[in-house]
Amino acid sequence: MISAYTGTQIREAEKPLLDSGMGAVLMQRAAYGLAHAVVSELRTRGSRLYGCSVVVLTGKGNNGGDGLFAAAHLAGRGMRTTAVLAADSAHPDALAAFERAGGRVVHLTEANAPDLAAQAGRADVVIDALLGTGAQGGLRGSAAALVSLLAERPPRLAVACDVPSGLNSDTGETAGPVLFADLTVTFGGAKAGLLADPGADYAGTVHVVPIGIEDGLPWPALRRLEPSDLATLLPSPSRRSHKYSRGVLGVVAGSTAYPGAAVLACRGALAAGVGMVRYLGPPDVADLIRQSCPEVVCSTGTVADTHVQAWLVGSGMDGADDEQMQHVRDAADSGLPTVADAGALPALPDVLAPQVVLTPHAGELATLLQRLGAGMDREAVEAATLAAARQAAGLTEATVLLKGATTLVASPYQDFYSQSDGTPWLATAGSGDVLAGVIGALLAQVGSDVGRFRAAGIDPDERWAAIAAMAASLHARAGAAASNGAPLTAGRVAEAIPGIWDKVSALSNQRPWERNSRSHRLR
Ligand SMILES: NC(=O)C1=CN([C@@H]2O[C@H](COP(=O)(O)OP(=O)(O)OC[C@H]3O[C@@H](n4cnc5c(N)ncnc54)[C@H](OP(=O)(O)O)[C@@H]3O)[C@@H](O)[C@H]2O)[C@@H](O)CC1
Ligand SMILES: [K+]
Repeated sequence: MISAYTGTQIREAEKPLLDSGMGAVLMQRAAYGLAHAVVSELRTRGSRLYGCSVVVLTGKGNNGGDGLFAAAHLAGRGMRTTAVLAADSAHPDALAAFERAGGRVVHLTEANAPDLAAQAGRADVVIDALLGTGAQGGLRGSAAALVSLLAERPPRLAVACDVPSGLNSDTGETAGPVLFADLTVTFGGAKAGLLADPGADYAGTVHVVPIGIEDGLPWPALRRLEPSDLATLLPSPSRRSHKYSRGVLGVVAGSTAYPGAAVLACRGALAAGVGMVRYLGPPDVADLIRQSCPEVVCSTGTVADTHVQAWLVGSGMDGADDEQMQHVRDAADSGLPTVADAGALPALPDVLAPQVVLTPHAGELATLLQRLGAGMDREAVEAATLAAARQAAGLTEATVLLKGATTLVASPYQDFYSQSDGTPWLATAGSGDVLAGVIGALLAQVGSDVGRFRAAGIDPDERWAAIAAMAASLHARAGAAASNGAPLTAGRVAEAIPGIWDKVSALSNQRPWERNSRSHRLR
């Protein structure tokens, strides 16, 4: 499991070491890690090191200090280094080390910003060390002007020191211009803001450099499940399992206008190992399900007399269908774990429970938040995904899965997951219906298995968020595998799920050192 922290948490963990005079040592570790990551990236790209041009954009604080010391290391390897000082002062020891190593220093002004931006755009590497965890707001003045210009003609390799400058390391929110990084080298622990949109858009590949503060880190602000976690958490049937003991999922979904949503939800659920799917819904949708998924048992009863372990409600539903909407409310009220997708969201009471997993995209989350009195439109949700998902979970007391390039899962208690295992090709009609099916299938199979989560270090009360994150990861990995860089249809995502399940489950038979769980590269 990858843990991520707010910049504030990282600074608190650093404090005892800084108080004991270890600040310079921490900075050397950070700077060495940054320089090493730049060298590795250049080698991976087949670029030469000697004579390579490096521009380090330098702020007045310790982030600039990291950048200057790193550039001094790179100058020592024969690279042509230039520091652009964006403030009146720079970290004195780092600047001295940089100059001793032969680095060139230029001072940024309003007047020379266009020239320096052009120069940086032609460099082999730009290191963005303007602002780190000590930033208050975004880039200002000539630094903002330079980065805006540079964004128009980006360098071959942009490397962010700790965080892309102008990005809030706690929240992933941006203020003013931010340079898109190909690689972010971050110190002491991943920052939460790098693993949530829009921050993740700017961060590129995230590389974590340990600097010796790790033992002092608190409970993470955010976590990300890795394949080895899926291997531990996914169920597998025992020899004497039967379809009922493996979990039965009730599905209330689809409408005459969108019958395919119900089919895809059922296909997602069946692909994700549920023992049985029972469908409750309009006869024409049931007919289509019988043709497409003969494994599904279609009936016409009520929620109360349908014996299941979990419910899936809402995909492709018609809000005007009173009977279906009653099923939605009954399922959410049943006390059983329930995934509530799309059409179910407007029909639910404001306050729910943690075992209810809501699966909005940004627009649906904005509508939900507005209904609950929190004034966020779609744009505001997209600009602050962490805060929006957290607020929705707090207000509804449900588990909230916010779909997007990075999918976030907020528990109403504390835990928070960020999964980014997919491909942009997953943004296709029906993809969300398959995801709802996968979530429902996992709720039905492992929702009551508290021991499974306790053994994995997950508080059983927080398991609903973990289940939603497992589903998001499975679904995204299946999408990436099925797409392989090419267009994708939702049905193929469902088809790819068993293959991904098999692949990650195989990891549980491997020895710890054979798994890919502790990579320091997050993406
Ligand atoms: N502590 C350590 O030993 C270690 C720290 N590490 C590194 O240090 C980084 C944190 O360093 P930091 O605390 O110096 O903050 P950082 O972000 O570099 O500078 C901000 C300074 O700039 C200013 N400023 C603020 N906002 C601004 C704005 N919008 N626009 C313009 N200026 C602005 C503000 O000064 P002020 O204006 O308030 O005088 C503030 O002092 C961290 O990300 C990591 O890279 C690692 O090396 C490990 C060891
Ligand atoms: K930075």
